[in-house]
Parts: sequence; structure tokens; C-alpha cells
Amino acid sequence: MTEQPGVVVTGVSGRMGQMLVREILAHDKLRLVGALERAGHDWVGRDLGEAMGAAALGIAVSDDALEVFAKAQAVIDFTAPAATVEFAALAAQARAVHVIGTTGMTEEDLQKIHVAARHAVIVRAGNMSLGVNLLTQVTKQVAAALDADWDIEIIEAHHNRKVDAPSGTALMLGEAAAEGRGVDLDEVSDRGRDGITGARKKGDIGFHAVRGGDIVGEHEVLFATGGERISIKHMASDRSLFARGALKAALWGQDKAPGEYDMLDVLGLKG
Ligand SMILES: NC(=O)C1=CN([C@@H]2O[C@H](COP(=O)(O)OP(=O)(O)OC[C@H]3O[C@@H](n4cnc5c(N)ncnc54)[C@H](O)[C@@H]3O)[C@@H](O)[C@H]2O)C=CC1
Ligand SMILES: O=C(O)C1=N[C@H](C(=O)O)C[C@H](O)C1
Repeated sequence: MTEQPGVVVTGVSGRMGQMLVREILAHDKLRLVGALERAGHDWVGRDLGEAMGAAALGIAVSDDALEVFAKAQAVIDFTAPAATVEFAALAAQARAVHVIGTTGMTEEDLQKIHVAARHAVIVRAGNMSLGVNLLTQVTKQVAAALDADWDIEIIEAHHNRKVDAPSGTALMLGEAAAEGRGVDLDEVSDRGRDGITGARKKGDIGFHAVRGGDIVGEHEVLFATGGERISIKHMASDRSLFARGALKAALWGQDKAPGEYDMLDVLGLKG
């Protein structure tokens, strides 16, 4: 029997990092082989299990990406854009599947990830849950069925520590709506209205970000026209669903050809 793929978790002290560690330790087809944090973080050099307030795991938290990636068949990365761009090149060098959950990336960042995907499998999604990925497909279908007399607004809500807006998921939903409608999102996107904005421009897709407390992640796509509204919504109440999606992607990517993939590929929802 072949050995189980070894996984490195980056940003291991973070909300998603710790959730990923717990899910990998409970997984029967993946094993944890490394843990990475940013240089200067007080977890670096400590045993991961002890740093998490549990029993020792025999895995020291490292700040040396190149060294830990060399042991991995998959790198699961929910950190920050600058770190993720750097990890994409290093994971490709190590020929490890790079699962990217990080959001808030610029076009320039995405271009660098695209270059790294020439040599390795990269699975990237602003949301790793089955429900949200299904919602993108439904959004595309509804947008394709309705004309521009239906206004599309995307409303998202997250915890008060989130640093990027609109969320990666909101952008995925916006892309899906724009694709369904046959328009370019960059041309019709209207973000965070404020002041005397004038009347809503026909065909625009609006984005609104709520931030508060410990909201895990909520996304609503609203289609509104004279006399009626359609609202489709996803509510995440537990981060473990994002972590489980990421583990699925890490396993799925093991036998794939180099390239960029998303969760629709992993979940078999493309089409
Ligand atoms: N795609 C998805 O399904 C989901 C995506 N996310 C995204 O994941 C990212 C992280 O979210 P959270 O865990 O809530 O944030 P967090 O702030 O709790 O964790 C981020 C971690 O990354 C670490 N980090 C930053 N730079 C680093 C570097 N150069 N090397 C190693 N570690 C580094 C930080 O020290 C921190 O521990 C965000 O972009 C968020 O939007 C979050 C949940 C689900
Ligand atoms: O930062 C978060 O927490 C989340 N980020 C992702 C996003 O930007 O959409 C996914 C999820 O909603 C949680």
C-alpha cells in the first residue's frame, strides 16, 4: 500500500490553521508532516500540539517554508496574499499540491499563482464548502434566466477580524452572476455605496460587507425587480466545513496534472 500523503499546514496558529490541524489529525487518509508560521511568531520552535494547548505531537512549528514543504505531498494554505504568492512558488518547487484558501488577492498575485501552476497542481477557491460552490452554480443559472430588469446584489457577513472585503466568496458569487448574465464583472461591479450615489445603474452587480462579532460566514445573492425578489443564501456556522473541503482538495489533487483548479473541479460540479 502506498503511504498516505503528508500535509503541511501554513498559518498554523490562525483560525483556519488550527481547524485544519484538528481535521487532519482525525483524517484516515492524510497525515500531518509539518506546520508553518510567520517568522517572529511565538509558536515558532514550539511543539505544535503543546502550542495548541494539547498533548505534544512531535511536530515543531517552523518558519522555514522551503524546508517543511520538501517533506510534503500537499500544502494547505489559509494565510495572507503575500505569503500565499511566496508559498505557491515554493510548493511548486517541492511538487506538492498547493491548496489555497487565502482571499483578498490582487490580479498581480493571481498572475504569480498562475505561473507557479505550470509546474504543480494548485487548487484555489474563495470558499471550500460544498454548499457555497453549489450556490455559485445556482446563481449562474438564475442570472442566465433573468434579464437586467432584475438587480443583483450580493450581501456578505463575517466576523470582526476579517481583513478583506468583499469576501472571496462574494467575489465568486459575483463572477458566477456576471458569467450567467454574459457580462464582465469588472465592468458592472458596484462596491459599498456611500453618499449621494445617484440611482442604481441598470445591470450593476452590488456588493455589501457586514463585519461583526464571531459570524463565520454568510452570503446572500439577491435578485430584485418590480414586485418580486429572489434571495438565495448560504450560512456557515462552523469553520470545519472549509477545512474538510481543503482536505478533499489535497487528496483529489494527488494524481492530477499541473494546472490551476477550483472546488468545482474537486466536487465534480463543473458544467
Ligand atoms: N477559502 C475558504 O474556504 C476560506 C478562506 N479563508 C481565508 O483564509 C485566510 C486566513 O483566514 P483566518 O484563518 O481566519 O485568518 P487568521 O488571521 O486567523 O490566520 C492567518 C494566519 O496566517 C499566518 N501567516 C501570515 N503570514 C504568514 C507567513 N508569511 N508565513 C506563515 N504564516 C503566515 C498568520 O500569522 C496567522 O496565524 C483569509 O484570507 C480568509 O479569508 C478563511 C476561511 C475559509
Ligand atoms: O475570512 C473568513 O473567515 C472567510 N473567508 C472566506 C471568504 O473570504 O469568503 C470564506 C468564508 O466565508 C470565511
